[in-house]
Amino acid sequence: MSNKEIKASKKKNVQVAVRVRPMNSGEIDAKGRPIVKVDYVAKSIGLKEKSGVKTFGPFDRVYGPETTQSELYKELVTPLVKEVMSGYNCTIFAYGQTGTGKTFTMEGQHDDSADHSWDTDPTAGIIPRCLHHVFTELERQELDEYSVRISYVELYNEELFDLLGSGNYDQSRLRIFEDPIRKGGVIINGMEEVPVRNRNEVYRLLKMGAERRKTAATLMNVSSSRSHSVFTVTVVMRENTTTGEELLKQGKLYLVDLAGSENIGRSGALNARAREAGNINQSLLTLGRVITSLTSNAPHIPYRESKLTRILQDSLGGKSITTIIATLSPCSSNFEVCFFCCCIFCARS
Ligand SMILES: Nc1ncnc2c1ncn2[C@@H]1O[C@H](COP(=O)(O)OP(=O)(O)OP(=O)(O)O)[C@@H](O)[C@H]1O
Repeated sequence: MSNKEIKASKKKNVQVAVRVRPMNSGEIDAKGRPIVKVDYVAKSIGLKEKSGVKTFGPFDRVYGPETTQSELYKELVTPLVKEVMSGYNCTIFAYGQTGTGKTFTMEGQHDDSADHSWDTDPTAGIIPRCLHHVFTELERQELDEYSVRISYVELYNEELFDLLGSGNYDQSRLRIFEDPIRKGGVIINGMEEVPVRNRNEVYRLLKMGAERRKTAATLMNVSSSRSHSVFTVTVVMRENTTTGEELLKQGKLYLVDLAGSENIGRSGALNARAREAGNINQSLLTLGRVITSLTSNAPHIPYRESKLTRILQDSLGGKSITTIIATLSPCSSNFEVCFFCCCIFCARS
């Protein structure tokens, strides 16, 4: 493969989608009309300004306020689950300002008192839908043997916590080590990787992790918008080929809900808040640099510059596929749109 071809194939491995959420009542009162417009034909986003409409894109996909959770899943995530079932690693990031719909997109909402179960709930997000999909595929393929494991961690202030750990939140602090066997790999010491046998077990763990994240945020007086969460599904499949050989495949799906991007460039913060904003800056900017380096086929990828990219190192390089869902409110500020277009996604042009 020539350098040009390698570069082209790497570029395809990173795709960017933009999702604009519906306006909420506060925004309608305050602003009157949305300032962000979705152009489905050009796959671009228009930002209304006094001087006219500024256009950003094209992106790989654009989704407007009317897009349902199920439509987004079918179009964007279904192909990735197929890759995972073929033994590849894939990562989905939700990136955007606080309140733009990152958690809604990744986790969704679920009301236990409602008539719906997790898998039929129209508001369920990517994580429960993925797991439902993985189990459906495993059952359909009638494999000789398979296993599914999940882990769920949170990164706050460059400290890693286990959302599926058994002790209290503070005791579930995790440490990252270099893998002595796999060059460039990392080991997260003590992280629970829970084997799950069916959908119901998954939903219980997902709920437990989400509750733990909320409780920890309250205890530490920290909003979830200031931490990153990484939910990982590992699928191992064994099948016997027609020639009698044993085929073992392992695919991993990393689902990442990033800290609110408004922290980038935040100035004037003091003490603890300044450290927190600095760490979020560092991790989001390093993530941008890692993606830029991967898409431009740079000889050095700066994974080691933040814990977020260190723990995602396995999932970002090589043949893996990375999808970034940038979430926007219909009234997002100009700065935000400029930032995400210029700093992270222009890496692909
Ligand atoms: N596509 C959507 N359709 C309907 N409601 C949405 C959508 N996206 C977001 N919302 C609603 O908007 C609000 C904010 O969403 P959410 O909490 O997911 O934002 P966030 O980006 O994760 O914020 P934070 O960074 O503070 O965690 C929630 O009430 C959510 O239900």
